[in-house]
Amino acid sequence: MMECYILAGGQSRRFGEDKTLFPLKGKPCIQWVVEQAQSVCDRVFIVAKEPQKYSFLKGVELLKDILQEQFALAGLYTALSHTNQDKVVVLSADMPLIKGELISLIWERSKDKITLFKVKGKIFPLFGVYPKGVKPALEEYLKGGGLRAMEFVEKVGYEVVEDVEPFSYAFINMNTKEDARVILEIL
Ligand SMILES: Nc1nc2c(ncn2[C@@H]2O[C@H](COP(=O)(O)OP(=O)(O)OP(=O)(O)O)[C@@H](O)[C@H]2O)c(=O)[nH]1
Repeated sequence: MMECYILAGGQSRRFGEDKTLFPLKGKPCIQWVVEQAQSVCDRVFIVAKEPQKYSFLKGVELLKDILQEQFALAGLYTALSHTNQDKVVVLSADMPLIKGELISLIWERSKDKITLFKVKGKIFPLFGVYPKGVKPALEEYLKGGGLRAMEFVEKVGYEVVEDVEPFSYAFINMNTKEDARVILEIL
């Protein structure tokens, strides 16, 4: 069973308004991500602080974050607490160019470690496969005051998938309005 958890509980401070709902060619950003996830995953969950905001999305299951604090690892914590599977796909809601083929690729390549994409030297900690077994390490990291996804995966260890052609364009996080402009040129 391939479960995908889409993280959508952030503050969009750099974007200035809720980026997950920002319309791109007539569709909210998160819907682009959901449709790609649905093309290859058995179950798709939206993990958010206010899940009811996403009730317009069809065929997804809405989950409320367990933790109050707002940072992406809080979403990962909800995902790993919810699942009964050995591993899950985790996806950021702000990557509207993502492709189902990439989700399938990283799923097939993943074994028992965190598996992430490395594109042009950069690791993407919020698009990957996370084993349920890393939950205790995540709890310990959060208890110690840790907040950063990249720092967490560095601590625990991860495998990388690097052969992303022809989809290297798909790895843009929409953090700013300028990112949205670039994304709109590609979509
Ligand atoms: N479920 C969940 N997702 C989160 C949380 N914080 C961030 N995310 C999501 O994680 C992804 C990457 O986070 P950021 O780029 O930091 O997003 P953000 O916090 O909305 O944006 P900034 O305020 O500009 O940093 C986005 O899809 C966010 O919606 C959280 O507390 N819970």
